[in-house]
Amino acid sequence: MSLLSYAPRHTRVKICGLKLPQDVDAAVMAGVDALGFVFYPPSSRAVTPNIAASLINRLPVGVDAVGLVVNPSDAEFAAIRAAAPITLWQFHGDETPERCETLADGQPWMKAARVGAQFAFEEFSLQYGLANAFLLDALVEGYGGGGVPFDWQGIPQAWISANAPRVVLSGGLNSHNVGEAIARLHPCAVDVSSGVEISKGIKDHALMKQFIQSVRDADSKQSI
Ligand SMILES: O=C(O)c1ccccc1N[C@@H]1O[C@H](COP(=O)(O)O)[C@@H](O)[C@H]1O
Repeated sequence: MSLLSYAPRHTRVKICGLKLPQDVDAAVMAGVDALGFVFYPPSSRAVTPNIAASLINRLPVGVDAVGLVVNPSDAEFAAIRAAAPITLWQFHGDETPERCETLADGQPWMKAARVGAQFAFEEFSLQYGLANAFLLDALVEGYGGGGVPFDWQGIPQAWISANAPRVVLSGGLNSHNVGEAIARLHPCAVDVSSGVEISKGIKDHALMKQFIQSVRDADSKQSI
C-alpha cells in the first residue's frame, strides 16, 4: 500500500537506502510499503538513476519508489526523473516549498525537517503546507541518515494531534524504539535506514524483518 495512505493502527513502513536487488526483494517479502533510493552522491547509500531504475522495476504495484534528493540542480533532477520511475519525492535539503512544487511537477512529495532543540513545528507545517507529508528527521551533521533519534517529547501535542496523518517519522529508528515512537506519536509512516544496517550502507535482511514486525506489534497495541 502506498506510503502516504493513512490508516489508523496500520503504520506504513519505508526502508531507505537500497542498493542491491536481493535487499529490495527481502524488503518486499517482509511487507514494506515504500523503498527509498538516495540520489545524493556523498552518501554511502547513493545510487545512480539507472541502478535505481533497475531496482524499482522489481517492485510490485503498491510499493512506492521514493526518490531522496538533497538540493538537486535542474539537470540532476531531470536525469533522475528521466531514468527512474519514482512515485514519491523526498526533499531532504534546503529546498523551498516553491522549489519542491516545481520539481515534483504534480507528483506527491514530502519535505524533511531536521529537528533540533527549539524546532518551530508550526512554522514548518505552515511553510510547507503543500507537501503531502512532513518527514521528521534528527538534525545531524550533513543532511540525514545519521542513525540518531531526536527528542520526540519536544513535538507539541497539539501539533502532532493535528498533523499525525501527514507525519512520516524518521531519525535513528530501529526495532527496539519504533514501538514507543508509534505509541506516542501515531504517525502515518515510519522511515528507517541505519537501524536496519549491519554497517553504513549495508542492509541486513533479519533487521528489516524485525523492524517491520515491531511496527506490526506496536500497531496491534494502539488504542486510537
Ligand atoms: O541515508 C542517507 O544517506 C541520507 C543522506 C542525506 C539525507 C538523508 C538521508 N537519509 C534519510 O535520513 C533519515 C534518517 O535515517 P536513519 O534511519 O537515521 O539512518 C531517513 O529519512 C533517510 O531516508
